[in-house]
Parts: sequence; C-alpha cells; structure tokens
Amino acid sequence: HPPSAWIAWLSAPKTLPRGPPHDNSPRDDNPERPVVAKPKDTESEDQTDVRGLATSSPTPSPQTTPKAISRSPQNGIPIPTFTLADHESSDEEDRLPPPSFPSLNSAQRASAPRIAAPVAQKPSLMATPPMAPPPKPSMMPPPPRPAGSGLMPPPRIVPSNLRSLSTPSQALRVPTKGPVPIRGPVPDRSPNGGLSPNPTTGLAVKTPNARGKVLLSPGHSPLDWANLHQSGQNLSGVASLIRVPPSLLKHNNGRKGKPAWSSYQGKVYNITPYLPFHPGGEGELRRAAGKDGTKLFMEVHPWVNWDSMLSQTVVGILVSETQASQQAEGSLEEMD
Ligand code: HEM
Repeated sequence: HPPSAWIAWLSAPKTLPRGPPHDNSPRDDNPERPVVAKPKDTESEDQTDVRGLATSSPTPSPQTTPKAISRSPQNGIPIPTFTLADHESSDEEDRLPPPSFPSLNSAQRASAPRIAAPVAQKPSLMATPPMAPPPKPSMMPPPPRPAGSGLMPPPRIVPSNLRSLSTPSQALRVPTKGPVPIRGPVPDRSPNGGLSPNPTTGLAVKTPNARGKVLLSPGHSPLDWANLHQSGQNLSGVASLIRVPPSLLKHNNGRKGKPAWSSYQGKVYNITPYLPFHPGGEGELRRAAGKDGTKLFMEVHPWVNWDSMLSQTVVGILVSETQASQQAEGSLEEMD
C-alpha cells in the first residue's frame, strides 16, 4: 500500500468512519448479482423473500443502516426467475428419455466393446453428434458341448470303496502295542492318597488338578514362600545350628506335633514351614521327613536349588551318633 494513503487516512478528521482507506472485502465484479445486505435488526419490519432480496419497506425505518436493493432494474437486465409449479407442469421434460450414462459422446462409451446392438435412441434435445454404428464384435465360438448330458456320471458305489466308520469306543481305544503314553498326573505314592492333614489346620490341602499339578492353598505360592523366606524370621525352630544324629532326625518326622526335619547332602532342614508351600504337595515332601531325602529329591527335580530355598530353615549338620554324643554340650557355632 502506498504510505501516502495511510498518512491520509491517519490524518483524516475523526468524524470519518473508522477503517482502512480501502475495502478489503472480496470484490463483486458481477454487476448482475444483486447486492444484498443482511438486516442487522431482527425486529425490523423489513421483509426478505426466499432469494434474500429486500422486498419492501412500507414505513421508513429510523435506522441508518443502509438497505440493499436490487440493481437489476437500474441496469435494465431482468433477473431470471422460476417457480416450482412451472417446473412441475413442464410435460416436455417428462417425455424426454432418461439421461444416458456414460454420456453418448464420452470416451468411455467410445472405447467400450459393444456386444449387443445399440438401443435406438429417441431424438433428444441434447446436441449429440450421430455416432457410427459400432463394429460387430469378433467373438470366439462357444466350446462344443460334450456328448450326452454334459455331466460326469457319479462314481459307482462298491463295498470296497466304503470305509467302516469307527464307533466312539473304537476311536478312543488305547493302542495295545507299544508304550502306553503317560497323560495322567504324577502318581501319588503317599499312604493316604495324597490327602495329608495340614499340621496347623488339620485339614487336607493337597488336591491334584486336571493338569496333575497340586493346588496350593491361597497364600502359599512359590512367591509367597520367597517373601516369607526373606522376611528374616527364624524358620529353623532352633536357636543355633546343632549337630543332628540320625536318631534325632528320625525322631522329628513331623508326626504327633513334632517338627518335620529332613536332611539333604549332609545338612538338616526344618521343612515344617515349607510343607504347605511345596509345589509337589505336602504329602510328597513329607515322605522325606525324619530321614535323608536326597535320593527322592534327585529323582523328581534335580534342577531345584533346595539350599537357597531352605537356607533359613537349616537346623544343623548330620553327624554320627558318636560325634553327636561327644559334642553334646557344645554347638556348631562354638566349635567354629
Ligand atoms: C525340601 C526339599 C524340596 C524342595 C525345596 C522342593 C521344591 C520343589 C519345587 C520348587 C518344585 C516345583 C518344581 C518345578 O515346578 O519345576 C517341586 C515339585 C515337586 N516336588 Fe519337590 N521339593 C523338595 C522335596 C521333594 C521331595 C523329597 C519330593 C518327593 C518325595 C518332592 C516331590 C516333588 C514333586 C512330585 C513335584 C511336582 C513335580 C511336577 O509338578 O512336575 N519334592 N518341589
């Protein structure tokens, strides 16, 4: 913008309407289009027709807002109008055929192969140049029909073709030859069928589930044992490590209220607190109570690190009867 225009606008008297010196609104270069201003005051009596044109203003409004009027009468160019009634009464259009698609002179129609003869077009009002009739398509002749009905005869039903349907009992029969697959749970070799009473509650807790795994009572998962084991509690039941003779190990077999001790590779553990946490079941673990359980342990799960799992339950070391009597007064810690 030329700076002079801005200077002129800035130095203009205050009575001039505020605004830039030029019109930023989009220009309407079409002189035929009527200029319409939306009435600001909704309570105004001025009416607008469906085209948005101001129709009449019977009484002069005191408002100073300029009202839009059609410029067409001044220019002498009439605004074309139509009514719905006129359109409906036009029979001429109804008699016209529906518009063809694709368009009669379109490239799509020209390039499409014509199979059937074109339908005779009624003379329409569309200025369409007459098209040349499409060339006759050169189609392959249909394949010769096979002799007879054209269908293959159904296969003959011969008794040797029929497979005998196995009965449910046959389908589920275990093969008589070869090794029998082991699908069941771990066999329970405990004397009372795996249901051993809990030493604290007296209730049977071991119940193998469908997968053969022992259902541990709530709060007795391996993680729960890990938490209890790391809690710092003394789980051994003895004040200090002791020498355990075989007689003492045998005595503490977990029955009649006695603690369950078990030795593994020379160390004696108090397995009583671990019984309800044992994933293999309390009954299985009890089988090693009061004796050395190394052999049983290694038969089942040699990968299990029992020493780290039971380190807080260590009672002492397994010694001979004579060693134990010689050191009956002292403890292992005093000897060390
Ligand atoms: C005090 C020592 C023992 C500890 C720390 C211990 C620990 C474990 C652990 C952690 C498992 C789960 C193993 C796994 O899922 O891979 C387990 C399973 C088992 N344990 Fe022990 N166990 C001990 C002693 C025994 C003994 C002496 C027996 C047998 C007389 C036994 C029999 C079993 C059985 C049958 C299973 C189930 C195996 C399975 O589900 O496949 N456990 N034990």
